[in-house]
Amino acid sequence: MRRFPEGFLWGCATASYQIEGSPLADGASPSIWHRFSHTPGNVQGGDTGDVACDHYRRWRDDVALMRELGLKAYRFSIAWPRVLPDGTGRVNEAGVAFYDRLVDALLEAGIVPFATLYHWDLPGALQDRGGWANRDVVGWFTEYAGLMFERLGDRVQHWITLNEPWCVAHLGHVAGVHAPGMRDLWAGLRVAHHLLLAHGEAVAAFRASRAGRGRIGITLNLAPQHAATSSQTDRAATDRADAYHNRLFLDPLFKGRYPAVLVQHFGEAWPEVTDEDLAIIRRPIDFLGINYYSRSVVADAPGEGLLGIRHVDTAGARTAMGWEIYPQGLYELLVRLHREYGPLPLYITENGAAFDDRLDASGQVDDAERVDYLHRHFLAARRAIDDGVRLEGYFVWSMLDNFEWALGYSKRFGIVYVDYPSQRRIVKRSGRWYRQVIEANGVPE
Ligand SMILES: CO[C@H](O)c1c[n+]2c([nH]1)[C@H](O)[C@@H](O)[C@H](O)[C@H]2CO
Repeated sequence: MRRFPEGFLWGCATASYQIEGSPLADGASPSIWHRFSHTPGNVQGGDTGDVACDHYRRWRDDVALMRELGLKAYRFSIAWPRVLPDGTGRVNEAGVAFYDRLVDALLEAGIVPFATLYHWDLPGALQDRGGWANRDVVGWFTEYAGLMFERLGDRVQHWITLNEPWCVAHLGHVAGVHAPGMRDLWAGLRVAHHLLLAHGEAVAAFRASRAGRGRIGITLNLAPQHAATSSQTDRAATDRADAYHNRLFLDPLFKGRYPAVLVQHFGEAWPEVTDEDLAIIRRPIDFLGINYYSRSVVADAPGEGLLGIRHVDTAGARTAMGWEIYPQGLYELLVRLHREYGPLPLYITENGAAFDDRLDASGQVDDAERVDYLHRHFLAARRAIDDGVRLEGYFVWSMLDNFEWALGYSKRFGIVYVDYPSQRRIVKRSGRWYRQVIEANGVPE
């Protein structure tokens, strides 16, 4: 049995737009994902978050389920449009009350709440004013963050400013496959910078707030980039990929500068960055959240795409998302972060897998593949701890099957199956297995 440190926080993660449903209930306003999913052609099957897992109404039963699973912690996100329908100014008390009740129920169940301020559901009213591409968003986000610190900071001790700024900037503003569906490199690079500025100002607001006794961090999606061959051109291509996918956020946050290779590569598209901006961005944080799913293998491809690279297929087994199952990449990433950007406390704020889960004749889900996936990744994390990494918690993505963005409900990541027509929750084999891991605080070798 490989035991984890005493007090290791085993949890699950979700996000507001992916599980709550009721997007316009009790005074909430439309988010950019409400608009995006209701725009035909954007989401597979025309799916939307209108119902999702109906968590906005079933939250009490879902917290009871978390307790049954033995979770030590639960990472959720707050829907900005519920609490500030116009994005700024007028507070919607009914929206705040939902998160008040949720936090109280979690504490009552002995579950540590981790609150993510932004998991992609920007108020549509702010998109109408330019959204993340408008530098004014820094003040809007700081106002929103300050309100949540004020209202929940007496009970929530762990705060994540942003979930995956890379996805917000690239998928939402360069590739256009996520809300708000823009395809504009100039905008995307400014969005990345404004996200980091907003993060930095929220950190200052946190330190000054009643929540300040707690911990604040940010969650980044990070993936090791491996060169397809040892050729100089493939190594240079891999450096560009690593800079864009990983260092674009890591370097300003922890080293106070953007990767020179990107500034050079993007040339005139690169935004104006001042020393004052960099000082705001690199304000010290208390932990780094890491969302890990797989690695990339990179080859030079002159003139192809944004970076002149292409991703090379590998022989390894894959999940239903087509992502290579590569647990050693988690070990490699954790050790790199510790050595190059640390040493600071780390949490795996997302790791998990989609597989083609089906109910069997007895109405159960025997997701042995997910058990194996998690087992191998837990062991990789444990190896990193052996090497000195200050890993303090692990949040499996996800507790429930849920709305998988542009793929709608076609992908199931949960350790609990959601039968959407009936909204029944059915704990999968992986959920029962995870409960044993948490109880033992460890996994078999
Ligand atoms: C390469 O995967 C990304 O890091 C990533 C994967 N995921 C995410 N980011 C998001 O944070 C979640 O909302 C997704 O539901 C989840 C599963 O797709």
